[in-house]
Amino acid sequence: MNPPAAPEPGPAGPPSAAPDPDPTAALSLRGLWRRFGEKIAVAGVDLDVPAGSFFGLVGPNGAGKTTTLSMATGLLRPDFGTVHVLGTDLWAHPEVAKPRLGVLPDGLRLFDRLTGAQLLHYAGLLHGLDRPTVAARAEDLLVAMDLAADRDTVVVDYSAGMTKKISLACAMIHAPRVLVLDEPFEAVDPVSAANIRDILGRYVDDGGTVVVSSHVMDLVQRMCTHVAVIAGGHVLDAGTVDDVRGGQTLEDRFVGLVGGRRQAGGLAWLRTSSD
Ligand SMILES: Nc1ncnc2c1ncn2[C@@H]1O[C@H](COP(=O)(O)OP(=O)(O)OP(=O)(O)O)[C@@H](O)[C@H]1O
Repeated sequence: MNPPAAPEPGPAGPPSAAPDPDPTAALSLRGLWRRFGEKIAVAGVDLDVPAGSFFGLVGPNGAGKTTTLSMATGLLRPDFGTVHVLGTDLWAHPEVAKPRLGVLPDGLRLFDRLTGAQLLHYAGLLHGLDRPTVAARAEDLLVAMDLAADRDTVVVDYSAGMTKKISLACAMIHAPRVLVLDEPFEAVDPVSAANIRDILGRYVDDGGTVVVSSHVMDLVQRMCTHVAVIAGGHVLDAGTVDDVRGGQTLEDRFVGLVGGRRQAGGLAWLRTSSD
């Protein structure tokens, strides 16, 4: 028997029970929906990211985090739903909304035959900055990311962590008001990660908004003011970190919400020596 067909959204899109978009929010997502063939990756996400918050997006593998962030930043067109960036409809007015965003996408190809310094200059010029401003900011960012010694190395020869750091620098060079970072600490060494956390913390203290997706609950609990737990394309809970974890660790709350822990009884063959 064939599996049941995935529900078809109506012509106006799936209904969203949430109120109108919040014009004060850094990001206000309403009824976001995206399917790939039969797979519904994001099934009606309503989410407000308060301006000035350090917002964590957590969820198991395949939950829909990257798809949600791609739609929220103008990289992937939603099937249904809206995205407002500080009150502006991103998909209706990208020329207003996009310059407010700095984006670290997951897995997007870079112009990796450029050196780190060239890539950063290129990103700054593409954002319309003048050359002296680009030069000064690029220098600051290379130092902040511990990449000054590797500025003239082509990015294709960077390690995974170095590539992550130069991509993060590219996301920041135009001093956006909202930073949306997909897995910013993945593959980054502990010292660089601490430096990046400091930079992001200061950015939020100065009024910026940061959204990060992460699988590291402890990091999100320590670093973020707000969190959303997403699974199966739905938001299961969202709010301040303290409200969401409700006296437990964020990790315990996450496992309680998402489930999926298995007893260690399986894979018996793995414990059997073959010699
Ligand atoms: N381009 C695509 N084509 C087909 N299916 C896709 C595509 N992009 C995502 N998906 C599917 O959509 C679902 C959500 O994927 P997504 O990458 O958004 O999850 P995620 O929460 O970011 O996962 P992870 O934590 O593993 O990075 C998954 O089932 C994935 O296989």
